[in-house]
Formats: sequence, C-alpha cells, structure tokens
Amino acid sequence: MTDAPLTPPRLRDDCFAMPQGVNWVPVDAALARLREVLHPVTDTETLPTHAAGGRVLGADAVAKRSNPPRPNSAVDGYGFAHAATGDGVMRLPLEAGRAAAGQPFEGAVCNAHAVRILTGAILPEGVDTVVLEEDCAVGDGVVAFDGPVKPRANTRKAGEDVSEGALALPAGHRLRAPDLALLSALGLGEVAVTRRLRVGVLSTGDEIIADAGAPAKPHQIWDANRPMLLSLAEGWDHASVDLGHVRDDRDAIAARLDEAATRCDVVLTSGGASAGDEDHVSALLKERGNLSSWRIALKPGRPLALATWQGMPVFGLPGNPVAALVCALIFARPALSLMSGAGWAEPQGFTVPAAFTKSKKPGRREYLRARLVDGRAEVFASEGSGRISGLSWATGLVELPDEAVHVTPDTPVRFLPYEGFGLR
Ligand SMILES: Nc1nc2c(c(=O)[nH]1)N[C@H]1C(S)=C(S)[C@@H](COP(=O)(O)OP(=O)(O)OC[C@H]3O[C@@H](n4cnc5c(N)ncnc54)[C@H](O)[C@@H]3O)O[C@H]1N2
Ligand code: MOO
Repeated sequence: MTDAPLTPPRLRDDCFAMPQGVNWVPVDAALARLREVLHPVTDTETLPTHAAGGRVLGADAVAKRSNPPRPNSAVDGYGFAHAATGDGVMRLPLEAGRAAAGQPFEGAVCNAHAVRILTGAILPEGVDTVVLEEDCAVGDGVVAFDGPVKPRANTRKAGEDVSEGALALPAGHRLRAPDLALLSALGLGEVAVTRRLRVGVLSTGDEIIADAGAPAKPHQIWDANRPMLLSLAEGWDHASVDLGHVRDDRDAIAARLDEAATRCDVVLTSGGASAGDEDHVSALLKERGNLSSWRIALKPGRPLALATWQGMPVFGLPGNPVAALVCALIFARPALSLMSGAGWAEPQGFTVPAAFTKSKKPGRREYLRARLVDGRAEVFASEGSGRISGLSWATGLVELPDEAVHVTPDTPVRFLPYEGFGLR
C-alpha cells in the first residue's frame, strides 16, 4: 500500500467520448464486414404462388406462357381489318355474334366487315384494329365511324407484356403482392422459395420482467425490446423465434444461446452489450463467441456486439431501446435480408430541410428520432437513449454523417423514413 492519493481522470461526463487507444469501427466498415462474412440460407421449398407473399425466390421465375398469350382488344368496341378502312366515314357490315373475354368469336371476320368485340377478347381472325364504341354509331347491322383509324389501334400484342420463356423475376427477389399477380398471370401456380430465416430474439437483464402483463416492482422494468424486435423480424418476413428473457447470468445466457443455435439461423439479443459489471452478453461473446466488433462509432448504439455462437451470428444489441432499434434498423435489417437470400438491403432515404439546430463532432455517425412536418425534419426533444416515447413519436430517423456538421434550420439533412426500413 502506498499513501499516494487516488487520482481520477479528468471529468468529461460524456459516455460517447472516444477513449484513447480504442479502435472505433466506423459504421460503414462494420456494415461492409457483415456483408462480407454473412451467407444466405440456401434451403428452398415449393409453395403455391398465392401463399408466397413475403418469401424470397429460390430460383429464377420464368414465364410459362406469354402475357397476353394472344393479341386481344384493349377496349369495348368494334373490330375489323385495318386494310379495309381509309379516310372519312366508314360503314362496315357487322358479323353476327361477338368476341368477348373468355368467349372467343367462332370463325373469321370477312374482309370489310366488323365484329362486336369486348375488352380482353382475343382478336378473331381477320381483325387487327378496334375502334372504341364511343366513337361509333350502330344500326341496321352496320357500324359507322370516322376514319382514318390507326392500324392496330386499341389492341394489345401477344407477349407485349412478357413473352414465354422470359425471366419474370430473378432468384433472390422478395415477393410482394404485385409479384404474385405477375407470376400467376404467367402460369406459375407454384414457386421455389427459400425457407424463412429463423430470427431468435432474447432479452437479458436482472431488471427485466418479460411480460408487460405481469406485476413489476419499482426496480424492475417491462421488456420493451423483445416485442419490438420480434415484430420487426416478422415485418421483415422472417420467422421470429421468441427466446424469452434470461437474467444476468453467464451460464444461463450461454445455455439459452446453445438452445437458440438448434432452432435459429441468427439471434438478436438486447442488454448487457457494453462493458459494465453486469454486461454479460458482451463478456460471454468475447470469451466463447468469437466477438468480432463491439465498439462502433455510432450514436446511439455504440456498444453493439457482433459475434457468432456455434457458427450462428449473434447481434448483441444495446439494452437502451432507442439504441436497440437504431442498431436493428442499421445493422440487423440489411444483414438479415442478406441471410434470407434477398440480398443486402440499403435503407431508403431522401434529403429534406432541417427544422432544428444541432452541432456534432467528427468521428461518429448519429441517428436522431425525427418526423416530417411540412416537408421539414423535426427531431425529438431529447436524445436520451431510454426515451422510448420518442421512437413512437418519430416517423423516421435523421442520419448525420461521420464528419462534423452544424445543422441550422433549412440545412439539408438525410431523412430515413421508417417505411424505408420496412417498418409497418
Ligand atoms: N460508464 C458507462 N456507462 C454506459 C456507457 C458507457 O460508455 N460508459 N454506455 C451507455 C450506452 S451508450 C448504452 S447503449 C448502454 C449499453 O447498455 P447495455 O447494452 O450494456 O445494456 P444494459 O446496461 O443491460 O441496459 C441499458 C439500459 O437499457 C435498459 N434495458 C435493457 N434491456 C431492456 C429491455 N429489454 N427493455 C427495456 N429496457 C431495457 C436497461 O434497463 C438499462 O436502463 O450503456 C450505457 N452506460
Ligand atoms: O448509444 Mo447508447 O447506445 O446511447 O443507448
């Protein structure tokens, strides 16, 4: 023992100050690393097309038939051969019968005759042009209209949309409602899709009460992250796996991760990610989980632990719900998209004028809870990472770059709407 007085470092009171000698990983470097090391799940299954919304194509979808399969009429009107028409008023005798969608005209239309035709009907033999019924007068078995009419007017060519054998949608495409229309129209009643990515969600912390319906003492808090992360995973069309909650106990966390490795492709944990006495997730991942990075030049969310557990990627998200959401949107979303076979997903954003004032230092990226009012981005009154109300208040995030910026009203800033992160 010496009698030298204990000397603390100079007070900075800034948990975002970058300690000397620590290797802070820029956001883009951490993203690039994830992109490099993660692999898509490759198992595929076959599903009826109508049940495949949200799933990722496991193989190219090729048109079985052209759309439309035959030339047809785009309007209700009268069809004829263009060659028989010219300038001025045309009067063409009408054939008996009609051509309707699903009820083709039997036989051929004689030259210089016309036939009643409805939208979607295959053009009968002898018809290459259609005139709108609004442009016609009809009586005594004759149709009259004013020429000239453009050749092939109001008709659709066979295969003008997609031709047989053409690539309709590539492997890796996540199917949305319009895609189901396209595939069905091309005769694809079933599709090969990748198995849904199984995303486990685990909350850690002695203070956490897993079920918001259960009583909580003042030192306990209800789990806000797990419902949020499970819902995000479902909204991104993955299969969410509720791994529940574990206390701050390394063995218990390890046992739960062992179990997760048997039923999940990837796990999102929250809490215990930084380096405090009770930050067991980061300690455990460092010890046994091949921790690859956990100090990211990011606010909020810098104590993000990226690791693998028995080969299964683990995203150790910070416990603060704001940081947990930001890390999930910025890191987990593109990474899970890649793992699901749909490729890396860049967030969609746009530039808008700021409606706030803020200065930031260089060296880290910042995300602020924001919403658009009259086309300008307002930010939430507090940057506190535990202020969950701000997450609900916001409709997106403002992204401030790694460099220093000084934002004043009307400075252009990048706004990333929640929708651009696939939030519903
Ligand atoms: N001395 C320092 N303290 C802290 C630092 C620092 O650099 N030096 N960093 C702060 C930052 S930034 C964050 S973020 C957190 C990191 O937190 P952990 O990931 O270690 O998470 P916890 O300490 O377990 O929890 C933080 C906070 O979040 C609450 N929490 C946790 N899980 C949930 C949940 N499922 N639902 C709702 N709220 C949750 C927890 O009760 C804590 O209040 O560390 C800072 N401290
Ligand atoms: O950045 Mo911590 O990651 O503020 O909540």
